[in-house]
This record gives sequence, structure tokens and C-alpha cells, in this order.
Amino acid sequence: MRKQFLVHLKRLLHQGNNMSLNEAKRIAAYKAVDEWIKPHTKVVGIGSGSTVVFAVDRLAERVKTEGLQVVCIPTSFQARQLIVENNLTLGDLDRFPHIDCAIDGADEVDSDKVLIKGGGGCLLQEKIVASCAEKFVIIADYTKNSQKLGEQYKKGIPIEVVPLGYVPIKAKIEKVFGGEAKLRMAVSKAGPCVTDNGNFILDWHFDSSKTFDWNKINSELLQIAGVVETGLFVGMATKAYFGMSDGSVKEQN
Ligand SMILES: O=C(CO)[C@H](O)[C@H](O)COP(=O)(O)O
Repeated sequence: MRKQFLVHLKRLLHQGNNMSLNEAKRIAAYKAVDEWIKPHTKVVGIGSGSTVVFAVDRLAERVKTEGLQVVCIPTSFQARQLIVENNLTLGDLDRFPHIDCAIDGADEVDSDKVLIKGGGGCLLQEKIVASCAEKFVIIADYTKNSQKLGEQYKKGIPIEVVPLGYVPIKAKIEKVFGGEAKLRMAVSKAGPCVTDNGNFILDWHFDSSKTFDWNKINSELLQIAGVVETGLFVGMATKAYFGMSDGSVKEQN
């Protein structure tokens, strides 16, 4: 009991000013892992971002205490590191093309469970892993929960593109769909952000007062030569868990 209290206290002190947001991420992640990773679950997709860190914590804890035997498939270099650092079993899609359940974060989730992903630049591998998963479960804090895309997330829709084509691709996106497609710049490195796959990211800032058919937009974006993938995840999420500021977890089916 005392030990649990000290662990909780340490977590609160460590979280500092971000306490409530981090706690919201943690409770969503823990609930999702507890509800979706069962003793018979064999292959788990591990998403990317700050919320997934809590999911991996919980998974590692359960592997230790319950002896779960799961193989983890990463969606990014960050996810791979998390798996290794937590002594979980690392797998790949060559050997495990069928994933029982993938757990990932999101930048925004609308009322139809359409997602914006790729704020951390990992959208391509995230979409591949999600597409191989029987169940795709989203974990997020309350700031990601919205009715309509663009209501909460103001950084645009990430679009991964082949570097040599980014100028004409940007021009085409802006001509066909309006808004502005901004080349994402790196932090702590001069020049553009380069993804784990060696590509660039255009963040498409759309007019959020308009209503879009996201399935159609996604397909049309993918038709542009040089667009590798979009951060629009349409009809993919099984369920979303949002950690709320009052300590509850909101579930969206
Ligand atoms: O799509 C992603 C990375 O490409 C992340 O899942 C998304 O950005 C959410 O991250 P966080 O959990 O840090 O809010």
C-alpha cells in the first residue's frame, strides 16, 4: 500500500505542470491495455507518441506479473525503442503479419472515429500496422476528443511525401483542396523534418469551417504521385479511450 502511494507520488512530482494531461493519458492507456490485451493475445501493435509510453508501461507490468506472452510490432523507431527498453519481445510484420490488437495515440478523433494521426511524424508505419490489426484501439487525453476534425487540432493533416516531389505536391494540394500545405520543419536540426522512412511531411491546413468527406479526401490525396500516405485514418479505429480531466475515462465505440 505504502509502496503504491510512493510510486503514485513520484509520478505526480515527475509530471510537474503537465500532471493532469499526463494523468489523462495514463488512465486511458491503462484501461485500454487492461481491456484489450487478454491472456490469449499473441501479437500487439505498438503505436507512437507520448500516450503510448503509458500503454507500454502497463503492458510490461502485466507481462511481468501475469506472464503474458506477447510479441510487439513497432510503428516507429520510438516504438521499437520503447519495446526494447521495457524488455518486451520485438517482432516484425514479416514474421507476424496478423496483429491481434494495435494500440496507438491520435492527434484528434471526431464523432465518427475518423482520426488525424502523424503529429509525431509516424503516420506511414502506424497506418500499415493498424491495417494489419484485427482491433485498432486509440488512447488519448481529453484534448483530442472532438465532433469535427480541426476543432481541436490546429496543426493540419500530416501527409508524408517523397522529398523530390514536395513542391509540386504542395501546389497540387493547395489548388485542389484549398488551404495551405506547409513543409514540416525539424526541431534541433536545420531543414525539414525527415520521417523514419526518409520522407518529408506536408501539414495540410484546411478550412475547418467547411465540411469534408474525409474518405474521399484521403483517396484523392493518395492519387497524387509522390504522396506516400496521409494521416487521415478513416473507418479504421475499433474504439477510442479518452482520459478526462476529472479522472474518468470516456469510451467511444
Ligand atoms: O500519430 C502519432 C505519431 O505519428 C501519435 O499517435 C499522435 O501524434 C499522438 O501523440 P501523443 O500521444 O503524444 O499525443
